[in-house]
Amino acid sequence: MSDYDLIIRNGIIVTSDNCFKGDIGIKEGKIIEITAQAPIKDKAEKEIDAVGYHILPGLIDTHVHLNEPGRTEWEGFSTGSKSLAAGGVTTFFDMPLNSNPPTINKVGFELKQEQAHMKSVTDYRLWGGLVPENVSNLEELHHCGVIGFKAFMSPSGIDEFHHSDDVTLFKGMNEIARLGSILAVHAESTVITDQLACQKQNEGKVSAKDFCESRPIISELEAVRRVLSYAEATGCKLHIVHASSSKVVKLVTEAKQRGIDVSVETCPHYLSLTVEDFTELGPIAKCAPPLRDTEEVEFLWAAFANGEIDVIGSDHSPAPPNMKQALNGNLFRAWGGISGAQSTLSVLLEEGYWKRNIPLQRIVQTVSTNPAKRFGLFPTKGSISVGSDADLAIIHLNQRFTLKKEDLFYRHPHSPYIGKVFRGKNVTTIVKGSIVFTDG
Ligand SMILES: NC(=O)NC(NC(N)=O)C(=O)[O-]
Ligand SMILES: [Zn+2]
Ligand SMILES: [Zn+2]
Repeated sequence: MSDYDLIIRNGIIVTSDNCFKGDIGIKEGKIIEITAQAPIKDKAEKEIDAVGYHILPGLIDTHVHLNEPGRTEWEGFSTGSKSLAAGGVTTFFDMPLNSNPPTINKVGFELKQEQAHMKSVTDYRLWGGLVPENVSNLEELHHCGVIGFKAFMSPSGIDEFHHSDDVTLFKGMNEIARLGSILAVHAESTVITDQLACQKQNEGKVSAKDFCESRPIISELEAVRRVLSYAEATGCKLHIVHASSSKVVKLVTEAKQRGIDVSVETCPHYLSLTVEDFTELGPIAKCAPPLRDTEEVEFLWAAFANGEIDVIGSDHSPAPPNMKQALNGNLFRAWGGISGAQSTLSVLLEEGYWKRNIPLQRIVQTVSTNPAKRFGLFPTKGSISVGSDADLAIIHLNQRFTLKKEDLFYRHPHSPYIGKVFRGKNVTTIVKGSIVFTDG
């Protein structure tokens, strides 16, 4: 009997602060040995020859909407998790909406947990929601084991998940601080976006550009400033999701310097697509906050390079194709949400590593180590070290490929990235020592 279930040999092991050639020995789902100088002497049942491949800690996608139960025709744990696995993700955090019921109390949590447990091919955690109706349910959700809470400051697009008015936000944050948990916030100002959207549509201005102009950066800045003040007043840990602009990131950096416990996420689409792409691609590239211009994309990369962006989440928010259409060319009336579950690493490698010289370690920090640290999973997750879960993504850094519709594992295989050429492909994904994806 071998001491190992699996040995991965001669790969280039990339962690948040290191890069070296070595072997990884795995037993019962855990990493039990890492050697850099000499090979592991023992043999295992199963061995992977990783010469020429890079081995990353599996990605932790902090932001996906898999919509089960209740909107399984949009997505589901089976298709969604397979697609994440194909992209090198080994753990995802599912948002409390657009499932129905949403995860806003114990009953909703348990219904979702049951489905996720049965169907997910990767590890996962569930977000709980904060809505005006459920401040008194936050404690039971916390005891269910939610990874944190999520609130919207502007309408979510889903009837059963109301956005939080300021009083709800403040009360909820007091409670979340008491529980020692964390609040993730979709921060756009309802006042600003509602007024501008009304104005635009009344004037018949309904193009992609008009939609983007109806949700300007200032509306994110206003909401972020407000919720930062509440974090300061309540002591609640805060996480700003899907910042579309480096100006939002700067606000967070300044708040950190003042001692506020806050982190910030952005998404691959804000680092790779622009208003012009949205105009060309149509509703497939519609999201909120919306895509920005080329200059903003570059500023966001500068913030990424600096280490000011804590976390990358895909914000995979899928919908059936008929909802990703603009009736009469009205872009205000298509579903807002980009399907990107499978493309996070591809975008970061192509646009970051290859085009902008971003070190692999920085990428590993934002997709794996920082999320694990921020949400209390480190070092079990987010690291390649003895004792940590054997959650790994084996990638072929030089492999060039064109993304095709047939490559996508999620339910409705549309994506703004179809037809794009990427360098760097995830070829094998391992979750707790089991291979859950191999290319081909
Ligand atoms: N209900 C949603 O899934 N909304 C999502 N939609 C986007 N981002 O366009 C989100 O994260 O806000
Ligand atoms: Zn959002
Ligand atoms: Zn989202």
